[in-house]
Amino acid sequence: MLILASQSASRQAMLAAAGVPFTAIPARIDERALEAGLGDAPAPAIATALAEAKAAAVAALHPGGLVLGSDSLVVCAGRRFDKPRDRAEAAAHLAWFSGRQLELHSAAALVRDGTVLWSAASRADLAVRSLGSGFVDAYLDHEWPAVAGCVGVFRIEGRGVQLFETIAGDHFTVLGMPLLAVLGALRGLGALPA
Ligand SMILES: Nc1nc2c(ncn2[C@@H]2O[C@H](COP(=O)(O)OP(=O)(O)OP(=O)(O)O)[C@@H](O)[C@H]2O)c(=O)[nH]1
Repeated sequence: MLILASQSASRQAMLAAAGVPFTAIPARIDERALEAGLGDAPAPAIATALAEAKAAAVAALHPGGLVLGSDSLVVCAGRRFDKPRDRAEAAAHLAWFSGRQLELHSAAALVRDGTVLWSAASRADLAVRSLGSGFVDAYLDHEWPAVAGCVGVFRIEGRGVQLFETIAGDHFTVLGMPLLAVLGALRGLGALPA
């Protein structure tokens, strides 16, 4: 059975809805330390490295297991963003995003016994409308702390959709994992019926 190295409800829901049997085992890694070590690497490379590290960390504890790791990050006007640590930071993220373009990079990797069998990254582009300060407060009154676990401070399937003028890219990438590519890789490895 596939192991999903993730505590992300969104990633677990995607796999469950797709009918992929899996067990979720969170990866215990220091994402921020890993990210810091990657410096100014391009966002897709950072997301891919984090996805591989999460999968490898869980694969090391489950010899022979096929482990899927995933990571998402946001780039906006030259700054990289991870999940907000508190409501004030969430408000600061939204203030920076207002009126700007968000790049949402989601990556995934499959690892078995220390070998990265496959990895890929995808990108979605989201145009954030100019957000009134009254809107941000009311939005966070509803969405905090639910969005504490969401890079970009939004759940697109919820009120997060109110942040955007346009969205270009794969829906699953926005939710946090390039699911279509993951399914193709699982079929290629014989882990899903072709
Ligand atoms: N529900 C929802 N979650 C989102 C959305 N956009 C991003 N996310 C989540 O934001 C989180 C990005 O943070 P990561 O550090 O990649 O992952 P995580 O939540 O720490 O979970 P791990 O996989 O255990 O690392 C993921 O859980 C994504 O699923 C969205 O529109 N809706």
